[in-house]
Amino acid sequence: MSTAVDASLPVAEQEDGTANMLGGKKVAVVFVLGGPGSGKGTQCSNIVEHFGFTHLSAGELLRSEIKSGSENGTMIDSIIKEGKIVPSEITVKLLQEAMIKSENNKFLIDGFPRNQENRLSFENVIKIAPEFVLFFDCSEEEMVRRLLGRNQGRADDNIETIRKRFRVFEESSLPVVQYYDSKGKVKKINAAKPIPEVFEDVKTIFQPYGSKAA
Ligand SMILES: Nc1ncnc2c1ncn2[C@@H]1O[C@H](COP(=O)(O)OP(=O)(O)O)[C@@H](O)[C@H]1O
Ligand SMILES: Nc1ccn([C@@H]2O[C@H](COP(=O)(O)OP(=O)(O)O)[C@@H](O)[C@H]2O)c(=O)n1
Ligand SMILES: [Mg+2]
Repeated sequence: MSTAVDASLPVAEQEDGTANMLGGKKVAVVFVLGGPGSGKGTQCSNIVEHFGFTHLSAGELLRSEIKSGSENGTMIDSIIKEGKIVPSEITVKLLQEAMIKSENNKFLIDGFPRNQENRLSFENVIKIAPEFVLFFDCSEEEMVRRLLGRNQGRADDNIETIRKRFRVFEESSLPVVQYYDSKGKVKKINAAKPIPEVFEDVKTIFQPYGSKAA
């Protein structure tokens, strides 16, 4: 689906004041973070539909890499089954390729950065500062309920791996949210509400990005 590049896009600048450029185009990136089952993918689909962003789920890109039978696939598969985090150079390369290949310049990067290594790798390799970080806040018991009902046939949606993923989220991912919060970049959403109500709050945040290009 081609979306005209929105040249009037409000785009964050690097700490050194340089604009966010990638593959010769100005890009706007929003990181979408939250625990497993907090509703990141669900809300990203709504944002795509209403605001014309392209949704890049780091997890989906990794699962496609497994399916492709690439040499990294086996390693990625075992890491995902352990609920751990794949080496950043793999994930960042997949994200960079997807953004350059896309005709869009507004990206929702879902489930990334999941640890400090992810964040630093993105900053050093892709050199783009996020507009902001959308953080979906939800209790573990609610997230467990949702994951066990997700029925997407995912190898990591079983209670043992879910518990491991929550530990990784607490130990490695939440500190990334706290890092961005210390820079005033986090927009926190109560994700425990029903899907439409959560999206009402999300819409308010995305208004400045205009509705989907006609
Ligand atoms: N606000 C919500 N209330 C109830 N169920 C939800 C809500 N948001 C998402 N879900 C469901 O919970 C599961 C996990 O949602 P998903 O968007 O895949 O979360 P994440 O990408 O954060 O893991 C899916 O089955 C989805 O339909
Ligand atoms: N930045 C990322 C994102 C996901 N992943 C791996 O992919 C798995 C699934 O990520 P996901 O975002 O699809 O999971 P959900 O939060 O949607 O349940 C994670 O548990 C990690 O094992 C990763 O290693 N690094
Ligand atoms: Mg997801």
